[in-house]
Amino acid sequence: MSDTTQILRAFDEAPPTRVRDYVDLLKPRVMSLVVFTGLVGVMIAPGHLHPFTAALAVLAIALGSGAAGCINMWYERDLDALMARTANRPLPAGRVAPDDALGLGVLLSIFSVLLMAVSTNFVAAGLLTAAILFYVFIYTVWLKRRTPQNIVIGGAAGAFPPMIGWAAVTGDVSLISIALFGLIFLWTPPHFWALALYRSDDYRRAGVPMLPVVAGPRETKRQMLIYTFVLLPVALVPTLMGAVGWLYGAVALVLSLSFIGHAVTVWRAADDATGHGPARRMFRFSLIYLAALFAALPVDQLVSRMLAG
Ligand code: HEM
Ligand SMILES: CC(C)=CCC/C(C)=C/CC/C(C)=C/COP(=O)(O)OP(=O)(O)O
Repeated sequence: MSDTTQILRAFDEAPPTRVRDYVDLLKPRVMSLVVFTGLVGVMIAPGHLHPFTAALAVLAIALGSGAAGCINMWYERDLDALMARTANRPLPAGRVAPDDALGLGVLLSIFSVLLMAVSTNFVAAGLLTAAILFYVFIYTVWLKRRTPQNIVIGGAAGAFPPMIGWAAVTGDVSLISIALFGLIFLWTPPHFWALALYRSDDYRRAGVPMLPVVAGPRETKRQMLIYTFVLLPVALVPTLMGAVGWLYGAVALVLSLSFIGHAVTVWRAADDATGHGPARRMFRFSLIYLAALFAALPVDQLVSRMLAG
């Protein structure tokens, strides 16, 4: 048999490579909201980027986020195998080899940072590097398996994207971009603990010290309520600082009051499985909350500009 025939046969006999599995390693659904908040940072920052450069900056954030998610899945393949929600992921299910996932994550990390540096500036590239390192080392490797405050501190990783987008345009960090960071930072605990409340059996089985497992549902609900209350004034900061007007301010107020409403409903619900419904609804609402809040920022700016003639 010729070499060519052997190679072709090897190809035929190889298990089908599922592109979908490699895409899944990048956590595309989480990435969509991460990218959206980064894009809004680009859109509302003072200054102008050529649309092609802006697209490259947003692509760099997307790839950086995917890379960090990919390394996270590589590191957590043992935990993921133990949890119903994650057991069928490409690594625990054995459809992708661990070394391939790690290789993809590391390569994409390097590529995303280089892309950001070449297309925009070193401040944005530095912030992207910090976000990736934070998610991989501070959250995934260090805190997640050690303390129920894991997502409070580690959650900072997901708060970087608007700041990165802003820096891609201005080359700088500003009070507004810090406020947007603070907003996502405070949003993350109620976002995640809502899910952790109805997935606490998973986390208990895997031995991950999430707050509902360690401190119980009552204490978790109390802390969620506190975070949603603190979130309200922080969500209003862009308006109070004059970066956007009261259209955003009104949206932020209504959404933040609804988020508090969800937290109150969750707090009043029973601490057993019958309380899962309100927690699920609050988790879903957390995604709408962040998406709508960030959508309101550029819309407000656009409307203000149109009204100003
Ligand atoms: C450390 C901080 C965070 C933790 C621990 C966390 C945790 C989670 C978990 C476990 C899920 C999976 C839900 C499921 O599979 O049913 C999820 C879903 C999601 N998260 Fe977060 N999250 C964090 C931060 C963020 C940030 C910063 C964003 C975006 C700005 C985000 C956006 C999303 C989205 C869009 C989903 C829905 C994905 C889907 O529909 O499958 N998360 N989050
Ligand atoms: C630009 C950049 C690098 C951004 C990083 C954004 C990012 C990926 C933030 C964290 C969001 C997230 C999916 C947490 C999941 O936690 P988990 O890993 O505990 O969830 P899992 O149990 O579903 O794996």
